[in-house]
Amino acid sequence: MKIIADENMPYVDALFSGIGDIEKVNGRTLRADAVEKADVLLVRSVTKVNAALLEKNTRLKFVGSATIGTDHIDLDYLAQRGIPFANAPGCNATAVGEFVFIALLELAQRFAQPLKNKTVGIVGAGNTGTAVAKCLTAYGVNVLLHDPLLQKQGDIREFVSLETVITTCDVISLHVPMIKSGPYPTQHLFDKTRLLQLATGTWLINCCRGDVIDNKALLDVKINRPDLKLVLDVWEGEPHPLPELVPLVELATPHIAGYSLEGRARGSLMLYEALIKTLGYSSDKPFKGLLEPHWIARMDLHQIPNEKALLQLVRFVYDLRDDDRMFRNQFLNVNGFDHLRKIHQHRRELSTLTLVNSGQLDVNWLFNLGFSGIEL
Ligand SMILES: NC(=O)c1ccc[n+]([C@@H]2O[C@H](COP(=O)([O-])OP(=O)(O)OC[C@H]3O[C@@H](n4cnc5c(N)ncnc54)[C@H](O)[C@@H]3O)[C@@H](O)[C@H]2O)c1
Ligand SMILES: O=C(O)[C@H](O)[C@H](O)COP(=O)(O)O
Repeated sequence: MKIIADENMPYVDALFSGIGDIEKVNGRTLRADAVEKADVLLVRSVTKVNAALLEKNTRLKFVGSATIGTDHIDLDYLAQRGIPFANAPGCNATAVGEFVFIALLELAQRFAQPLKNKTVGIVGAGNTGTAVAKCLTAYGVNVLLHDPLLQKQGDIREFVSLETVITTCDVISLHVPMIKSGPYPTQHLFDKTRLLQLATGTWLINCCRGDVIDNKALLDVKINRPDLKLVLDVWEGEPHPLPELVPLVELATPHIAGYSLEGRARGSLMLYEALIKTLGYSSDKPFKGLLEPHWIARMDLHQIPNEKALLQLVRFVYDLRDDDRMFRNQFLNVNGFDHLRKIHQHRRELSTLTLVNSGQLDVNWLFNLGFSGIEL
């Protein structure tokens, strides 16, 4: 069996070598000739899987995408050809949740505006939006959710309108899929009109898909609104973001909000499990065996951390400023964006740091936030 896999998918050898011969490819430049002989195709968000890519292949038994987003996959075409498909919903939710929380702690310190006093509006309350809400709620931040689809489906959480989010929230974090049509499209959900409605001093975060914000309009608005603070992990026109926009963004990263080692390992493992189910085999790969132990083992807590100390604590695990710095140095290089994504190996999740509570401190909130904990 021939397995063609994106070279940026970790643990492919550990997981799939017993199933077939693996060929690793650049997913961004993959074309029909290269997948002609594939039995299994494993992609990431940069590969458009459609009739043009698969026209020469008559033997494909499975397509997997190690992502939650499926806007790069022609699902109707795969269904028409009877090719089983799986994605990896939730694999990177914790990573995105922690990324947004850490970004907000960074902005809070930078502008001397405590995060605790802010109201955060989350647009899209699925896997990643919920993970952001979990971190914020653990820390005691007020959160408002907007998700008309979940609301209609009877989700018991409380929801507000998009207008309420835009006009009343100090922070807005976007977590919707890329949808071009239908009753709730998200392409340019934040167009010029909505961007102009943002309240003074709003912090706007986009970790879902670049096209959810009209980037040209954002540039026009931001030039005249220094009060707006932006965190962008995703960009229109990836891998070539609008060059004038990047310097105006507080924290700028190359679509890596979900790139914890754990998140990427979960993505590969979920595809492995879906493939062996499709093939009728049984699973024998434990998640824990995939990951290297982390260099930080444990840390004693002697007092309850304030917001500044909390930021120092999370920076021990993941310093988001490193990714921001590398991005600013590289984004103008032709392959800079993709290069940074390819070499991204340095991020772990908060759970890799065990906090030892030897002083009977009231720190359950830290464990709810994501750190591992031991009570002595
Ligand atoms: N930057 C990254 O590394 C990264 C990582 C993971 C996911 N993503 C992107 O983020 C998106 C969300 O991820 P997820 O795991 O939370 O997906 P999800 O499917 O679990 O949740 C998306 C939510 O958005 C809601 N929604 C859809 N249209 C909406 C609209 N018009 N207004 C408000 N809500 C709407 C849906 O009802 C759903 O609950 C993905 O589709 C993907 O494109 C990016
Ligand atoms: O949709 C997702 O899950 C993420 O956007 C995705 O995992 C990150 O992009 P990728 O590495 O797949 O290109």
